[in-house]
Amino acid sequence: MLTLSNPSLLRSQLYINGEWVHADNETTFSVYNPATREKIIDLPNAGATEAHRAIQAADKALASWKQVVAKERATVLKRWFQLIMDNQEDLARLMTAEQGKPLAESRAEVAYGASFVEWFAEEGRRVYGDTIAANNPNQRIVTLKQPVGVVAAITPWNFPIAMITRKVAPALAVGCTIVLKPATETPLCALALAKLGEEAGIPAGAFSVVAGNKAREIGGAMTSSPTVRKLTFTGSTEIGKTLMEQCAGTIKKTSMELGGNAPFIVFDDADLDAAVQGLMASKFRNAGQTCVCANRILVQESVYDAFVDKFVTAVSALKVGDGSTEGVTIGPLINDDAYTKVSAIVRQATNNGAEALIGGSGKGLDKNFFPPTVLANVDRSMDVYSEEIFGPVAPVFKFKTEEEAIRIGNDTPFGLSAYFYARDIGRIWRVSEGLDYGIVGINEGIISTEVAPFGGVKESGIGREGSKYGIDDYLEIKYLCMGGVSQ
Ligand SMILES: NC(=O)C1=CN([C@@H]2O[C@H](COP(=O)(O)OP(=O)(O)OC[C@H]3O[C@@H](n4cnc5c(N)ncnc54)[C@H](OP(=O)(O)O)[C@@H]3O)[C@@H](O)[C@H]2O)C=CC1
Ligand SMILES: O=C(O)CCCC(=O)O
Repeated sequence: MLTLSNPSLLRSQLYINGEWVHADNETTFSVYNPATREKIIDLPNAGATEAHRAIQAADKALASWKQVVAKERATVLKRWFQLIMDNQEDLARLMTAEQGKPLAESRAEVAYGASFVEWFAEEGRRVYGDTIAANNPNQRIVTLKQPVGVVAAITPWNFPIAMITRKVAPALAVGCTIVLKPATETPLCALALAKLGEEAGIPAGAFSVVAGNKAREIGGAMTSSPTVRKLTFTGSTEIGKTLMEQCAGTIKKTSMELGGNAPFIVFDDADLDAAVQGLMASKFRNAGQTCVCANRILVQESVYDAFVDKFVTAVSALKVGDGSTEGVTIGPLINDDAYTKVSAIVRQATNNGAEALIGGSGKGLDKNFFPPTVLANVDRSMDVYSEEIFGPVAPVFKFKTEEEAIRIGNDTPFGLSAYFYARDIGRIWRVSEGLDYGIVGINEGIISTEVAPFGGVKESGIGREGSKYGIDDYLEIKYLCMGGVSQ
């Protein structure tokens, strides 16, 4: 039973144009707790009609919101930040109920999510243009940065707050308006954020939430609309590619934060205890369901046995269970499909000679729970090598040389995050420069922070979120050429 000290955060309607509304056709969809499989609530099931209405409202709100001075927009965002933090515990409970992650992780995500709101409230006041020396003495050249306009956002279930705030906050900070489609599995955090945004003073239409299980229909309305000037998406590479194709019709700006296949490399000069600690954090956060999770663990052969021993010991201390139970460190996978996918990846490896040093199958566990698993004797022909696992499964590969580690690390179409542990300073530079990734963690397993640019290369995406760079994705540069200056 989900009880909140602020019950108004459990919404039962969509939020469009500053109003709490039902779907036009009165249909609903259900939100479930992945740990218990119990229904939490039924919500109105939005489709293209509601999405179009939200886009129209965003367009109307844009005219006035972009004229509000940056300082005033920042004040609204700071109020929103404070309200999110004031309601941290309730939001964390809501998140664990619909997403499954342990409460401690949910509390951390609420703070992480709020940090983007605070950060972009500050950054929104620091949007600068340039004065450029013209070739012609009769001219002066300056640039302005202006909001791109109406933005559409589509977000995944694995970070039900942070993936939203790091899109909505920069958009609002610079004067854009935004329509959000949250994941079907986790609409409740999105609606709670909208409720707090309403209290903070975000004007009607500037931020709408169109929740529903008709992703293709809502996405189609967003991508086909000429009013929407930008699409920002976090999710699978497959859907990201589809959305980019759909956006081509109206040449929208896009930001794509897509899948990963992160190598986690342990060199022979690494501090092995620190490497185990970093790997535990990177691999098992959110039961392995993050796009920056270590996916392939590469260990230099001279330290392989020692490292694997320490790693398996650490994994054996993890506790699987309902995330709302104190002490649980691994919650359920998000749904049956996720469970089926992770089980199949592990089965394909073990059927072909991989050895589960711990874990290996969900047999004996309830519902969607998958045990933390370490696989040895793995090779590059297996799906654990090439697929984004998105589960608590760690395949450990052996390598001989630094060159080989870099080559294997880069042997994937993805390029989001990579990690390595080493102490030799020359090696640290060589490997950092050699890895084809947007993010590299060096002697560090957790790289996420609002102050740094988050994003990938290759098929992991386009654009950066967070940091001073994240705001540029919501701005257009306009160049003003002024003639007639000379007398
Ligand atoms: N980069 C990342 O952070 C993430 C990566 N993934 C990867 O993707 C795999 C599958 O996860 P999944 O949840 O299916 O990821 P998806 O990419 O399918 O879902 C992400 C978001 O896109 C929406 N969506 C799905 N199809 C469409 C469409 N045709 N048009 C518009 N929007 C759409 C989803 O809506 P709805 O929820 O209604 O389906 C959700 O809001 C995972 O196993 C993992 O490997 C998944 C999530 C996050
Ligand atoms: O999995 C993702 O999509 C993003 C990872 C969350 C983060 O660390 O910012």
